[in-house]
Amino acid sequence: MHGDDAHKTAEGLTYLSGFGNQHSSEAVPGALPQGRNSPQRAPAGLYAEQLSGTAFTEPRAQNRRSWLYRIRPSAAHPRFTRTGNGAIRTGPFTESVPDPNRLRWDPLPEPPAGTDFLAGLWTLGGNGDATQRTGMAVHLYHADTSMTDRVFGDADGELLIVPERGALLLHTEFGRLYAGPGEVALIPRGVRFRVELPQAADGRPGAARGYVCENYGRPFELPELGPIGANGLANARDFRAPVAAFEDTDRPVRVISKFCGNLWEAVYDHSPLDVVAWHGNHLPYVYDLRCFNVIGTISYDHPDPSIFTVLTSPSDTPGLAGVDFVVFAPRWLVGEDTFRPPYFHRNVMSEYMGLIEGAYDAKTGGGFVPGGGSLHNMMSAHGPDRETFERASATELAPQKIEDGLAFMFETRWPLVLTAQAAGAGHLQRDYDDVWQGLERHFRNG
Ligand SMILES: O=C(O)Cc1cc(O)ccc1O
Ligand SMILES: [Fe+2]
Repeated sequence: MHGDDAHKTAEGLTYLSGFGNQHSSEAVPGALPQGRNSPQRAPAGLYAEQLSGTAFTEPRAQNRRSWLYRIRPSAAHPRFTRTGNGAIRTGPFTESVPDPNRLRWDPLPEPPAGTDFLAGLWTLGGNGDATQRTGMAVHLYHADTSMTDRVFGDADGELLIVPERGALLLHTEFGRLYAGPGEVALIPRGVRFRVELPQAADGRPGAARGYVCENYGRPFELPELGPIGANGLANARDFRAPVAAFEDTDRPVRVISKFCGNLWEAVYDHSPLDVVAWHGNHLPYVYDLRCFNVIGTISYDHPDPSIFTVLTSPSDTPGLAGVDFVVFAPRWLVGEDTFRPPYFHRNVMSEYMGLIEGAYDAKTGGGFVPGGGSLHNMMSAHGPDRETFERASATELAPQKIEDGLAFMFETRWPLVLTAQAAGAGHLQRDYDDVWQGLERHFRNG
């Protein structure tokens, strides 16, 4: 049972609509206690448990917590022991020196057969310190296998998952979410989940590839709208939370927890995805980037991309984000007497960019491809490549629709430091600087 705002999608999943809401859901009628969180005996013989995403005392506007009513309490587990970290790394990042160069990568190579989402997570770099709950990491993933009887939870931060190829069916403690390319999924800190790869049309398990922003800092929230008004950018109602769905399995399940940079594993005698009812606001979501309400100039000049912010993780300094998630979605360009693509710039923030589909309007010459990525660290000089500059400087300025691209940016206040595997990767493009070669001198002095 759930509220009137629940709706069903093409994948047959039911969702609750709205970001930051106090949602509630029960997979079995009557399983959710009414009027209190901790009745002496919870309904249906369930255990009551609180999961907090912020300190108890954080301001109401930021406070996140949920109450879970489950078959067994999370506490019923054996000892965790260290397991291999695979290609996952965590801040503080010390494997390389911060690099002021412009960097770009091709997509990850295909994964070895039998790679699931967790095994296929590969860290590119990051900043901050997970133990201090500051900073972020950029990961890529590639997978060809579902996680079965294997569940993951990240104590170090929330995970913003950006599929680029193939859909993910996320079985979370709160229920199921489906996220295909063009959609993003947000898994809050500590929430356990496993990733299934839905079958492709030919009946084979789909291959999946994409990006992950692991945010060690304050949970992502919607940006303020200021003079934009009460509506626009990512509208809260387009975020979808799951309805309760539980696994009632009494066979061994490997539960892997990322804690202060290391993976720890315990074999449970049941599935920890056994939550029958819940309520609260520390919740996973899925959001379709095609719902983004794009705002731009209707007069002149190229506005700063902060107007494309989907979600922001504020830091202690107002207006200075630990990390912003920014999307470059299809939109009209109409600026008069304007160089319309991204301008040349040096930014105090550091920018990791990825491409979900099509092309990006700052790069004409190939090289920035779906599944690949670029890093322009603090103050590195970048912007349109030579071909883009020449074309956009000469083109006739009729209204133009950018339709064939979906790019995004993780923009952070701290420089990103690469992992050794990213700094030495075979898929790192050694010739990226060349895209800015041949920009002619046009200066006329008088
Ligand atoms: O570098 C980039 O392509 C991202 C970006 C886009 C834009 O429109 C303005 C500034 C900026 O950093
Ligand atoms: Fe930039």
